[in-house]
Amino acid sequence: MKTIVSYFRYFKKELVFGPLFKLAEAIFELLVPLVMARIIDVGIAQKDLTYILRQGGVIVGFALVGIACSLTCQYFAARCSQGMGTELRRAVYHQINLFSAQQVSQFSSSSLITRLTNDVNQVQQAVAMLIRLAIRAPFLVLGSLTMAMMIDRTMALIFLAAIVVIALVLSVLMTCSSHFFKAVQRQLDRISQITQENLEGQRVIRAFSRQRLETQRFDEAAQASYQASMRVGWISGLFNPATQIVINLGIVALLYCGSFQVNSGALSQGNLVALVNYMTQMFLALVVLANLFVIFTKAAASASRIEAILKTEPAITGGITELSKDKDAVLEMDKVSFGYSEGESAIEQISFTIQPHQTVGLIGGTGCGKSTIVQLLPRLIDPTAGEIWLGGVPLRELSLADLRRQIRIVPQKAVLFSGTIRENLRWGNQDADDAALWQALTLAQARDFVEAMPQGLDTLLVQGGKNCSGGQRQRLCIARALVGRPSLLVLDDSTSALDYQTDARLRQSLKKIEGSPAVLIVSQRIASIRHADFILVMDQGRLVGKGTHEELLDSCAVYQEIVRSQTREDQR
Ligand SMILES: Nc1ncnc2c1ncn2[C@@H]1O[C@H](COP(=O)(O)OP(=O)(O)OP(=O)(O)O)[C@@H](O)[C@H]1O
Repeated sequence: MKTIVSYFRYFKKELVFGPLFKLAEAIFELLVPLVMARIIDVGIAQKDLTYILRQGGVIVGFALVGIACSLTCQYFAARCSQGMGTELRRAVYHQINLFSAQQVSQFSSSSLITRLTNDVNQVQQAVAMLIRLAIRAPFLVLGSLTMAMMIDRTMALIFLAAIVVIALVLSVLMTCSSHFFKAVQRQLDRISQITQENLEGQRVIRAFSRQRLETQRFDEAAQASYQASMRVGWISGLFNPATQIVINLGIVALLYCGSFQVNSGALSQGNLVALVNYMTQMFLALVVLANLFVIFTKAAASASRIEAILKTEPAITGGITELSKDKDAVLEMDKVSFGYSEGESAIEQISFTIQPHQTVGLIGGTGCGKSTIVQLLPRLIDPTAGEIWLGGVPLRELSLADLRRQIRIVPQKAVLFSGTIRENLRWGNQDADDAALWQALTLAQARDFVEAMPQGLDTLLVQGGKNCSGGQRQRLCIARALVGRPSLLVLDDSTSALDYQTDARLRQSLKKIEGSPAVLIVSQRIASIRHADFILVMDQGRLVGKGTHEELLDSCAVYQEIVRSQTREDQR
């Protein structure tokens, strides 16, 4: 909670003035029963209409000032809660962006979304309530008690007894409910995970006629969420009736004992009415307090989930070194190993060097560790052993921005964002002009189809670039990477949707770029890598071959097998 509480420092003014205005409103509210008592004991008893009207005017005056105070408090509460919500959302989003790929999957992306939306909303609501009611409600309870003591100490004992009983009831209910709130949040995570998977995989779901089964999976999650919420609802629902019973019993006791006091002349009728009013005020304040407990318990569960994000140190932080822009950088991997979980390794002892302008192929069966190597290069993950160097500097010492400008990866799955083609391409370099964008499109074999679009670079891409074909998306992603003029371009199986001719033209054009980048082509297709300066062959996380196509045909059994299997495929 410490981290979240520290955000209050931005809203000191609101936190002081908001509750102060609410307190002023509560004071005026507490004075009303006293005026009422005088109306009864003086105005009505002496049949003095002028007195009654004058005191009535005082009550109206109190009410108007109370409304003004309440509105001012609302203003401060809204400023503080909305402001806190915005600051928290910004901080959580910023922190998520610093997480490594592994940290994102540890939290799960759906849980991160729920924390960023629902959990922040819960905390935001609790902050508003804190300013509006957290001081007012206990003040009204204590104020009613004090006023009751001022009127009649014996009768005030009934107030005390009611407070003690209600506090006991509340603490029992709170203890029971707190762990159910956490269950509700977990169920929400599950629902958003299923929703996210379904929205992303819509086409596959339809292609496999899984709609009914997926709807069933969603229904089950929704049902579990319903049951968890019902359990919480059950307990929350008991709060109000439980307090109501105690207070009503208190009023009965007050009227019963009060009637004897009035008869004996120890208590005036007006004061008895004032006591009943104070008891009702205390009742309303206690109901508010009970609801506040529910809101704060929910918010505490949400706050701990947000805090978990804010407190997680990003696994990958950059250094400060920047490489000279006009120097060609050599990439060197030295005995690098990596495991996604402890004790297991996805790749082991990988060593190779890529010289400037070289084209290198990386091939191997599925799951042999190719994408793992790719992710290590721009430091989406860090090696568990060994070191990677760029331009003679260990990657950990390079600034992340510089490293990721030098090494551009085009991932297996072509990811584009909603916006124009120009906006997407400028991810590679914010300052690139249209000529640079068209040059990158030409090299990526994407010029023709972008030119054919009526709005060219201004063509709007929908979410994920779904209004382009798979091959078009891949080429736009390659163009985006080229716009930044990287030292090393990594194509992670990112030409799989291209036909052989386009793929070949792309490789040739990459060679022709002035000061061409080194290119690492990761592919399952021999045709895509056979002309590389050298080829790395992976098998079960190990590097089992390194050489040109011809050298590997002579010396590497795994490579020979890959070539044989693809030749057989082609002949079929
Ligand atoms: N996020 C992850 N969490 C846990 N294990 C993973 C993760 N990503 C990959 N692995 C495992 O690491 C190993 C190497 O995976 P990697 O994706 O690097 O292989 P690949 O050669 O790129 O496969 P493909 O050609 O099928 O894409 C595999 O055994 C895989 O199951």
